[in-house]
Amino acid sequence: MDSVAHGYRGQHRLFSNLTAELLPDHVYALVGPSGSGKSTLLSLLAGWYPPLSGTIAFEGVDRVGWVFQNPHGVAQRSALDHVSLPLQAGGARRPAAKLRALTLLREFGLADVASHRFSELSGGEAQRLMLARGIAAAPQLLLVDEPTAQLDMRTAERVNESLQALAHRGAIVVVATHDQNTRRRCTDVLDLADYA
Ligand SMILES: Nc1ncnc2c1ncn2[C@@H]1O[C@H](COP(=O)(O)OP(=O)(O)OP(=O)(O)O)[C@@H](O)[C@H]1O
Repeated sequence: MDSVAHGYRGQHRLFSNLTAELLPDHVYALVGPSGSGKSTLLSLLAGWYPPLSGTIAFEGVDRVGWVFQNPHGVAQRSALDHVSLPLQAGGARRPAAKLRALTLLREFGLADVASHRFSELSGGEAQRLMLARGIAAAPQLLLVDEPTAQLDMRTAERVNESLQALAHRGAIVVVATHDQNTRRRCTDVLDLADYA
């Protein structure tokens, strides 16, 4: 990111002069007060729209994944399918994909609801499922918005560990968060208050 600035039409700039290099094997905590533009910056990194000024360039990143606050799943499909399908899309055979998916679901405390339909999951379960799916897709860049907001401490800790594990496999992970524990678990902090 080089001299990136953004703001919405008719509003002041949310942030400007944002220059940073994001590296594989790192988990970045994207922090800043409510409304400072964390979700906006994630959208820019996802390539959904260009920044008002400055440039965002990627090297060696073909697969970008994102897990945003409102979980969108397929109502009739099982939790297990949501995680095993991206694994199969990545080349795994069905039985292997299911086994790996089950392991991921267990990591996220979702083993008991593996066969439940997406429409039957609670808000917190659906959010964790989207994270498990995001990780299963093995993106090189994963963008996550408030992953631990609705979770108890133990589950939040598991989520943080899974994000670290993905980074250790060579991914760049960016996590917008207000959670101090999550922030402490990240390798780096990007504070939008520094670019207001
Ligand atoms: N599509 C949009 N059009 C116009 N204004 C927007 C749009 N999206 C966000 N905003 C405004 O931009 C500001 C930053 O929003 P954003 O969601 O990026 O902040 P945030 O730091 O993620 O906030 P929070 O911590 O509360 O989730 C807010 O004032 C918001 O109302």
